[in-house]
Amino acid sequence: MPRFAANLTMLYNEHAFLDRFAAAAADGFLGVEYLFPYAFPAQEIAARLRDHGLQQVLFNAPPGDWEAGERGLACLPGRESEFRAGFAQALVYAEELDCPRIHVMAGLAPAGAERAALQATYEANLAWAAAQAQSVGREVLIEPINPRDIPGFFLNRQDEAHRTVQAVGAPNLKVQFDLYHCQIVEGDVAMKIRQYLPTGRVGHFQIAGVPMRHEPDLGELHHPYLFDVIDEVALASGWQGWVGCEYRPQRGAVPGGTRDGLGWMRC
Ligand SMILES: O=C(O)C(=O)[C@H](O)CO
Ligand SMILES: [Mg+2]
Repeated sequence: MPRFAANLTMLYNEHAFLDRFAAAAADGFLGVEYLFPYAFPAQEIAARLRDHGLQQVLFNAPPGDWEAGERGLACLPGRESEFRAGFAQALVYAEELDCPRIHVMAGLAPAGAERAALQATYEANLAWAAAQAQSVGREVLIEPINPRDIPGFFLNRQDEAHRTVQAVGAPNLKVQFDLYHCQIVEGDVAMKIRQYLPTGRVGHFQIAGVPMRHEPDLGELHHPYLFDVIDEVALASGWQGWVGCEYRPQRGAVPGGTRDGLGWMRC
């Protein structure tokens, strides 16, 4: 089986954020990820990781004004200095949390903007971020996201993400391969794992049941088969990353619900 990390933004919502670390460790997780740590002092989160023997495997750089609907700044001309300041803050947290990967969200394509101009800004920002991250031994990840969950999101497809990584050409810029988004946008998920994992450009996986984003054993994707494919290709290619469990537990509507829905992990 792959190594699974609990996404603490979506799992364990029956607990306050800082208590989700203990809950994930109690269920056997060794790694955690989440979207944003910035509402809490990094030292406080680091203490939770230490106390519960957890590894921080991923979090996101600041996305702009999330409450106002922004979903990243990386492709937005004119927002470069805000992008850089946010990424610098992410690096400070990554140091304190000993986290090897930072996810940079692309952002929403502004209505009427020329795609080529957005792509040029995206690549320039990613090149800058990758250079900053390289100097302190961290990876930058980009993630294609389906346009139903985030209408207007700039990056939707795996091939576009891989082309961007190749165009930037930084060894520590990689793709966050979320199988949930891939199934919704393009399908053929197992073959895409076989296509992309051996390239060395996949930095992380994430999973959820499709289409409702509940537990992986609910919905149209057969995860036991996909886990076997990941294991097989990882073994052949030497890949040693994590699979983030980024779903909203359906059984989480009741106290203890996340744990009740973890049966899929033991199949
Ligand atoms: O939504 C996802 O799939 C993510 O991984 C992002 O980090 C947040 O949008
Ligand atoms: Mg994801």
